[in-house]
Amino acid sequence: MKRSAPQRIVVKAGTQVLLSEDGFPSLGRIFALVESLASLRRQGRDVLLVSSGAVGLGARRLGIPTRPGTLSLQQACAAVGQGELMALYQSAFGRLDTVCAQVLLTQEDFSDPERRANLRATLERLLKMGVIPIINENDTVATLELGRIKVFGDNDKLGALVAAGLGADLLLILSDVDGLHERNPHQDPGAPLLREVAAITPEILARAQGSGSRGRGGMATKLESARLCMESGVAVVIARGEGTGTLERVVSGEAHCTRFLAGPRPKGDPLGPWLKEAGS
Ligand SMILES: Nc1ncnc2c1ncn2[C@@H]1O[C@H](COP(=O)(O)OP(=O)(O)O)[C@@H](O)[C@H]1O
Ligand SMILES: N[C@@H](CCC(=O)OP(=O)(O)O)C(=O)O
Repeated sequence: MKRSAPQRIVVKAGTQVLLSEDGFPSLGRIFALVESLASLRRQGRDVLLVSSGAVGLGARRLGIPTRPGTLSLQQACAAVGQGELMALYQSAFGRLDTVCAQVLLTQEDFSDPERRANLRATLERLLKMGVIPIINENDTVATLELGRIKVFGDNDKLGALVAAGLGADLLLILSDVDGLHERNPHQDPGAPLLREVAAITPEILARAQGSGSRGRGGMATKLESARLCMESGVAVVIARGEGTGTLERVVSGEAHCTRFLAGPRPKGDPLGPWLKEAGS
C-alpha cells in the first residue's frame, strides 16, 4: 500500500543512539541525525526532535562510569549533560544554517490545560519560523520524571505526547535495534523483525524483553507509546538510529523497520484518553 509522505514528524533519539559504548557522544550518529533533520526541514516539513542523552553525557563528564543510581545524582548529571547536548546540536545545526531551540518539559506542561495550550502555541510558532525544537524532560527539576510516573516518565512517552498533542503524522523512534523483533535481538540475534503492527495486543506487548545497557525505557515503553499514538491517529516507526539516510528511507517508506499503523483521528482532545488513563 502506498503511504503519503509525512509532513509533520517527531523524531525521538534514545541514549543508546546518541552515546557510544564508552559513554562518549557518538558524533558520527549525532551529526548524521542532524543532517537528515535539517534536510527534511529544508523540504518544508515540520520537524521536532525529542533527544535523550543528558544523564548519560553528564555522567561521563563527571567521571561516573555507570548509570547513576540516586535521583539527586541523576539530576546533577542531567544538569551537566543537557548543556553539553545542546552545545553539540547547536554547533551541528548552525553549520547547516538551521536554527534549533531547547524545550525542557515536565508532566504539568501536559496535564495543566493552560500550560499545554501555551506549549502548543510556542511549538507551533517555532515550527512556523522554521526552527527545529529539541525537546527533553526537564530532568534537573522534575523529580517525578526520573522515577516512574503517571503521564510520562521517559522520552518514548514524551515523544508520543508531543506527536499526539501536535497532530503529527509520524513519531519516529530511533534506537539501537531495527525495530520490534519477535524476541530481544540482543539475546536472540536470529529473532525475526516484525515489519508492520496494526494493533498493540498482549502478544505484541509480551515481545518486549528488557532494555539496553544505557537506555531507560526499553522496548516496553516504546510499545506503550506506540499504542497511545495509534489511538490518537499518529503512525509510529521504530528504526535503527545508526547509519546514514534512515530518516529519509523512513519518510519514503523504504526503511528496514517496524511500522505501527495509525488508527482514525479521535474527535476532541487527542490527549484526553491518556490524561484520563494517567489519572490527571
Ligand atoms: N522484542 C524486542 N525487539 C527489539 N528490542 C528489544 C525487544 N525486547 C527488548 N528489547 C530491547 O530494547 C532496547 C531498546 O530500548 P532502550 O534500551 O530503552 O533504548 P533507547 O535508549 O534507544 O530508548 C534494545 O536495545 C533491546 O535490548
Ligand atoms: N531525559 C533523559 C532520558 C530518559 C530516557 O527516556 O532515555 P532513553 O530510554 O535512552 O530514551 C536524558 O536526557 O538522559
